[in-house]
Amino acid sequence: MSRSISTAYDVGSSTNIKWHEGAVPTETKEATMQQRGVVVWFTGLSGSGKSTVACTLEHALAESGKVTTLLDGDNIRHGLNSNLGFSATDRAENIRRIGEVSKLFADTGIITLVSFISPYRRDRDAVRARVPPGRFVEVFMKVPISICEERDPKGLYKKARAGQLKGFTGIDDPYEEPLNAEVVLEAETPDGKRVSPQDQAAKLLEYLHSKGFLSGPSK
Ligand SMILES: Nc1ncnc2c1ncn2[C@@H]1O[C@H](COP(=O)(O)OS(=O)(=O)O)[C@@H](OP(=O)(O)O)[C@H]1O
Ligand SMILES: Nc1ncnc2c1ncn2[C@@H]1O[C@H](COP(=O)(O)OP(=O)(O)O)[C@@H](O)[C@H]1O
Repeated sequence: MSRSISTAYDVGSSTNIKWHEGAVPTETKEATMQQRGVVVWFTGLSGSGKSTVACTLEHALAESGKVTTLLDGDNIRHGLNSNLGFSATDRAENIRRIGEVSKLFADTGIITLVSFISPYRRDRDAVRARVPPGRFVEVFMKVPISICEERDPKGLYKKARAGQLKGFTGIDDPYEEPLNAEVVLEAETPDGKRVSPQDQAAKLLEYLHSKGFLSGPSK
């Protein structure tokens, strides 16, 4: 029986340390919760709907008795990552740390929803590589910047356009679209109808169901 869904590890600059296997295997926890640990990674521009859809999905999962957690960029930057800014180096460290945290949650069998702009492909792919195969679900919020800017709930695009906020993603800082996201959520249908956050969350719920994350491990 597998002891843990995590096998790869990196000791970085630490020395004289040893990995201890958890006493209770991931599968036991998953059987108790009747679900499977997964990292559902939302990426997209500010205003693309990451937090809204992640939150809607989390409520839907809770209603069906699933154990979840939601890690959101704005919130995490108030605490764990409050020492990081928005340079490429700081964004990479932001994503690396939160990737590690999300891996720990998924390793406990928890459905882990992660909502960060995560603009660099390399940083997202590095998290994917740390999570066991099939347990990383990249969700690309494929929303044109024109719609994000029209929404602008925090007024940040306005500030960035006015030159009061430098290095804003999509304006004067890069966003690298995923090439092979497991799920792509668009704001409009091909015939121009707006898609609600509820519909977007429902699509994701269906995906998680189809991949077996909403039932316990097979015996
Ligand atoms: N320069 C710049 N660029 C992009 N975003 C900025 C910036 N400064 C502040 N903000 C606010 O920070 C939120 C994004 O934080 P993240 O941790 O998700 O960013 S990243 O993944 O490290 O790129 C983002 O929140 P969301 O709108 O929820 O995406 C913004 O509110
Ligand atoms: N599918 C949608 N249709 C219409 N408006 C949406 C949709 N998803 C999110 N929004 C709205 O867009 C704004 C930005 O959403 P938010 O979830 O904060 O984006 P992000 O976390 O990517 O910055 C919010 O005002 C939210 O209500």
